[in-house]
Amino acid sequence: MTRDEILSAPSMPAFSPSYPHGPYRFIRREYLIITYETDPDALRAALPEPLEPAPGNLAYYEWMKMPDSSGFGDYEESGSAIVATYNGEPCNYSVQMYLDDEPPITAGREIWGFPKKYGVPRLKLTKDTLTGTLHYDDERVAMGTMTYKHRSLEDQLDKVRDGIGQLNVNLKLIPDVDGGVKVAQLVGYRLQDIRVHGAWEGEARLHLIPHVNCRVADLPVRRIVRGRHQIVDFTLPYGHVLHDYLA
Ligand SMILES: CC(=O)CC(=O)O
Repeated sequence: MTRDEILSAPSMPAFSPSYPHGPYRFIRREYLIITYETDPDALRAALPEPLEPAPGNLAYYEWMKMPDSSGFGDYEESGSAIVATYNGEPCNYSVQMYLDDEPPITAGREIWGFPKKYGVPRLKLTKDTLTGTLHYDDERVAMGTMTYKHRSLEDQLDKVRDGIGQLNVNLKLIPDVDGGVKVAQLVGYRLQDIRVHGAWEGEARLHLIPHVNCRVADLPVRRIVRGRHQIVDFTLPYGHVLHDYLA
């Protein structure tokens, strides 16, 4: 393998890359998002400086089903995020994500610093209930339920699209070969070329079970604010560094 071949490999193993170069297009990505009020101390403990909590101590727990994702295939994902601000700008900070497909776990961690671990999420419609579950090491640690298509947001799709396009932030941590810290950054990205196929709101419930290696319940549910179901296409572009902890 030549130097040029090595430097143009999209990912490891260079001989059989895990994921291709981007950009990455997602078609008909389906979400169940349950926004809730959580404990202010727990929220502060999960949120890295210089991000600040947005008013209301809001977090959300989400399930995502991705049937057609360029480079990554067909997979599902689940995890929690905090509604925050960066220098006064509203953003979503991703706390933890669980999925069962190796390329998006690896690419997500290596490129954007998504906080991804292996877990088994499922999002499905069971009779009249949109139902999300997450299993970690064979134990069910999360269940979310939402009424199905009770309130359409058909007349607000522009607002839904603008919300999806806002700033998202991850904490990227990569160790050096000597075990020290090589990369410690807040990484920002904004989804592009967003098309909303449909969006609905409705009643929702969320049950999170404490587990030491899958800490979804460490942002406890105090009050459910809303359930949102949406189906969208978008492109996930590369990110940019918002804050470098080593600078
Ligand atoms: C590849 C990614 O990190 C995107 C996702 O799985 O949401």
